[in-house]
Amino acid sequence: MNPYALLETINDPADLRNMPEEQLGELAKQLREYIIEIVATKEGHLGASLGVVELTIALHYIFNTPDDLLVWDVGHQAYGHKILTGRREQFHTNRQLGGISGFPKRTESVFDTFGTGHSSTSISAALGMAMASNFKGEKEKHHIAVIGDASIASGMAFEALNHAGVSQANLLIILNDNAIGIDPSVGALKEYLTNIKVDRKLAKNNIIRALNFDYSGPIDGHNLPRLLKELKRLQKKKGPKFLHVITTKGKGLRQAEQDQVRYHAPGKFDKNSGELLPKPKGDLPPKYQDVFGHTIVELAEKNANIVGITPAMPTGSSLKYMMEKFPERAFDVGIAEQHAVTFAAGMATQGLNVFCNIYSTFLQRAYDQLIHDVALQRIPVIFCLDRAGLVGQDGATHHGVFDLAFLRCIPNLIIFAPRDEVDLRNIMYTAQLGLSDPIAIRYPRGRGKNLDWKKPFSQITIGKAKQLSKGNKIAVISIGTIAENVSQAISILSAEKQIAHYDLRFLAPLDSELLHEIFKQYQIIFTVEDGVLNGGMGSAISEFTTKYNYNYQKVVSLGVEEQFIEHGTVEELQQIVGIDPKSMAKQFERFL
Ligand SMILES: Cc1ncc(C[n+]2csc(CCOP(=O)(O)OP(=O)(O)O)c2C)c(N)n1
Ligand SMILES: CC(=O)[C@@H](O)[C@H](O)COP(=O)(O)O
Ligand SMILES: [Mg+2]
Repeated sequence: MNPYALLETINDPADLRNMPEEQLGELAKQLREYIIEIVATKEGHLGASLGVVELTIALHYIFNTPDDLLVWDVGHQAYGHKILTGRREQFHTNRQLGGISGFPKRTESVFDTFGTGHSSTSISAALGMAMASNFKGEKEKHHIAVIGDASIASGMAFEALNHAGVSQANLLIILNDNAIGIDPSVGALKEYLTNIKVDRKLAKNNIIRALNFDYSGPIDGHNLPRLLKELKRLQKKKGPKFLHVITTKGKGLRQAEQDQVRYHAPGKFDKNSGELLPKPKGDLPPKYQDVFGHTIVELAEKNANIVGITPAMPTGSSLKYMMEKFPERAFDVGIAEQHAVTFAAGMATQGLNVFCNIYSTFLQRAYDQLIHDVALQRIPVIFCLDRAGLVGQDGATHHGVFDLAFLRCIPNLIIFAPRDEVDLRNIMYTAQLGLSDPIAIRYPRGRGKNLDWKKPFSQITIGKAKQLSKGNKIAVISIGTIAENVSQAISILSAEKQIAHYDLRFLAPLDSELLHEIFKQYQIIFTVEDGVLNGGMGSAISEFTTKYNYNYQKVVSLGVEEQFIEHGTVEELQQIVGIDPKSMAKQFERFL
């Protein structure tokens, strides 16, 4: 028997709306199983989508999507939405090269009204749409933002609530409260939401009502009849409305419900048993995040001034190790990158050695704080920027490819990219000894290459580059872990004697002395980075040539040209960008 017989009758939410209410329970079951079956082998975000299966069906059933506009915050929970809105057959390509995106994407479907990936944007976007509808006289249109309990605690969401509460916008905010983000939710708002659930009388006079919203809930988000009834009621109401829905992350898969952190994005698992597939046997080099996580603990054991900060990514950044060992010295501040940076600055003014760990892509949120609150005042915060460079399947919203470019123009900021695990350890060691300026240390997602990485610490000289190998024809300058691809390219060509390889290490301050040596010795200079070329390391070297009149040298820069890179494996994306070993070898060969 076809387990997806009912699901397969739906190619558009219009089909769904023709279905009798009694069949929706069976549809929810099939949709859940379909998500589990595909994610088990293709990987991706699991728990969040499983938790909103009933909500997704109810929303498309009651509202007239895509005319009514539905915005999913973060968008990692939108798999059910994708499947019900014409992408069931493509869903097996989710997050694969050339396949559909793991997040809502406007170019992919009219049902994806707003592209997401970074959190806490949905209320602003839906409010903008609602105000636009008012301008256009489209009074009947509904605008719905679905936002999680961790995402609503972010500053941007608060700003939007504050604005929406005094608007005439026909806006429905649905708080999908499962009491967890990737890691357990934190903060006073989270405590308040928990209290509301325990003592429903508190819901009567609550913070959301105080902001002028028509508040209802909390209601059980897995109870379809209850959801449908409430959405029908809200459909008739005008103005800003707020529905508080309680759900279970991972609903329907025992392991995903029990270990919600692991099953947020579990990797491959057995679709029948739910068990994670065994890891490959044998020792593997460490993940960079774990080099950070274990090293900060090691340093903190000796230096009582060290504190650590993460905005909502204790597991992803591995700051969780410090949170376990020194709970009073490690802070998860929630999805609050702006606050994290200024909070770090405040602590550092008081003489603490503050490690502020933020994914490169999420630091984009805190650019002004970095400039105004940190660099301008020369406050020596130690930023550890994880997931720098191409991150793979999360795609365009998450690649950390802009950091070198957006950091380089900030005065007083030291910028370092470790070439390997040992470099990362040593720069962390160096930074906590005390610097007079802030430092940004950027390193990639995934594993390094050394099993033997826990070497004794040694101090790194700020602003000094390193020659990795000698050669007589061309020079290649790389920064960060992409050096490994350069080394492989040189071996592919057996050009060890012809290609000199330098690791720039510091994008700021630049090692001008070594650069002068390079420019005096070579006419062809390649630069290689896993970031955007506009403004990045290649730009820095080109500016150097102009500044010092190196007119006879040719600089060829490899990196991300002017485009957003989509999703795929890191290796596939490196090939597209031309920074994989083979593509680089071809480029170098032209000049040998
Ligand atoms: C600006 C930003 N910071 C951090 C993240 C990483 N992140 C993705 S999902 C998530 C947790 C979201 O939790 P919640 O809003 O409660 O949704 P749930 O996963 O529970 O459905 C976090 C921290 C992000 N996507 N965007
Ligand atoms: C949706 C989101 O932003 C996170 O779940 C992100 O996908 C985590 O990325 P890592 O898997 O690199 O930790
Ligand atoms: Mg949540």
